[in-house]
Amino acid sequence: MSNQIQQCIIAKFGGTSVADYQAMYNSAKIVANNPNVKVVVLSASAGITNLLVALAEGRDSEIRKQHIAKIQAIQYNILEQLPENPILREVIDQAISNISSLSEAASLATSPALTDELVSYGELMSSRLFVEVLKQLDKHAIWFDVRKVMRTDNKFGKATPKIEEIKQLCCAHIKSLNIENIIVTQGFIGSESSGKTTTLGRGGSDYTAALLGEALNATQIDIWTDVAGIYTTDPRIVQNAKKIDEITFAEATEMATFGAKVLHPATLVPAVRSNIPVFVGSSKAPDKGGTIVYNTNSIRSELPLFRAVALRRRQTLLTLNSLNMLHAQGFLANVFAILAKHNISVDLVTTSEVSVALTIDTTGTSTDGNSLLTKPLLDELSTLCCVDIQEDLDLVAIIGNNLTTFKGMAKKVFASLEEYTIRLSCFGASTHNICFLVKSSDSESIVKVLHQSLFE
Ligand SMILES: Nc1ncnc2c1ncn2[C@@H]1O[C@H](COP(=O)(O)OP(=O)(O)O)[C@@H](O)[C@H]1O
Ligand SMILES: N[C@@H](CC(=O)OP(=O)(O)O)C(=O)O
Repeated sequence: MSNQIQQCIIAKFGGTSVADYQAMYNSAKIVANNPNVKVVVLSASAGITNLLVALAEGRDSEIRKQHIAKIQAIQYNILEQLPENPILREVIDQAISNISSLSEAASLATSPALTDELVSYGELMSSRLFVEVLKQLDKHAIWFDVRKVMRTDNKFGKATPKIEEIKQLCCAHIKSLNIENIIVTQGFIGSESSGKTTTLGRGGSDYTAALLGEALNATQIDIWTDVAGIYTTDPRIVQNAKKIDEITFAEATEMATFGAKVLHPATLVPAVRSNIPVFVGSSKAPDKGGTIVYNTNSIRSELPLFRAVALRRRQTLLTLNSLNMLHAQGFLANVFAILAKHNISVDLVTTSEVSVALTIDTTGTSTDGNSLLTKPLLDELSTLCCVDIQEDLDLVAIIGNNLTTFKGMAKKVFASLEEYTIRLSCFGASTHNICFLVKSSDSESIVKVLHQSLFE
């Protein structure tokens, strides 16, 4: 790829867009119809990562057999609708055989590195199959192992990309490739300096697309999924949710951070840094249009006060209580140092005289989603204070613009929530959001009530 290219689009297709042959075919048609798409980033076929994560947690031989049979069936269904290709069949069979050996190893002893190695096969297989679907459409496509360029640290399960190294490696390995070929590669996976496979955390393929977009000076990053853009709330929860045609980076970042799964929270970081517009659309219905995310200056319409309602499930609330906090200095610094040491990022914080409550992000590549809240972390915190953990909570966030300058906020928002218990609320740190921590059993109805009051 040379620097003379005027248009370079990175197109990412999520799990549902490569779930089966028809979904892959729809996605491949989008690529084939747009000569500006130079790099395709793929997730694993829907359902496969969950099966692989379960295998990585160590399962007995009967369950392993069942899971592997399911994985094989999903991939064979696609393979068998392609023209007979013994080499591709061998590649898939080899991947299944590796999954089987790694799962057996995981049943003896699990490890984060082994988990990442195992789950990487989802993306490795879907990308192999997709190359052949593109070839069926007479497109020249080459398979590229993203681990050659997606350099990360060694925090297996949620590795941090090394931006400068990725740029250099992309220059060396991708920019030199023949631009006539569409490069098909994997989202979500990377490698640390000694070559071991890492992952960027669940849903991380969007992030891969943005990182490659930044490294390759892309003109746009297209995220193709199962909804026709970003909506005023999750359309699976509120059927009346409205599509947003254009949205600023700041608003979309808030939405992603507070749970709008349509974008991985880190996706917009490279896009903002390098000012690359991000498009979100449906691979099943590309003619329905989508949402374009870009900087505030590009937005044609006026920014609304209320933009969206987001829901982030399975939150953990830590309440730390200690008389040592009273008129003392450094207590919070110590707490945050311990959390940082254990790779925990803190989302919301409220404090009182002797206690601090915080919600923490514990997601990594695991099925329970709480793998980062470990005993060593809790033991260390307990040396400073009493630790109370509360689960079964969700975070509901109202996203908007200049919210802190709006006079009637309390009445407008709290009046519609009078039926519900609110465990914690946060407002004021950002002009873009107001957040509530609520019981998981109430969260969907709270989203519905808020959406109705603010958008319907
Ligand atoms: N505000 C929102 N707008 C659109 N979709 C949303 C929103 N909030 C949550 N979602 C959910 O995000 C899903 C798409 O994300 P995801 O399942 O990760 O897709 P993919 O597998 O394509 O990456 C949608 O099906 C939808 O339920
Ligand atoms: N396959 C990975 C990465 C990913 O981004 O998937 P999706 O695009 O389907 O959310 C996961 O399930 O986490």
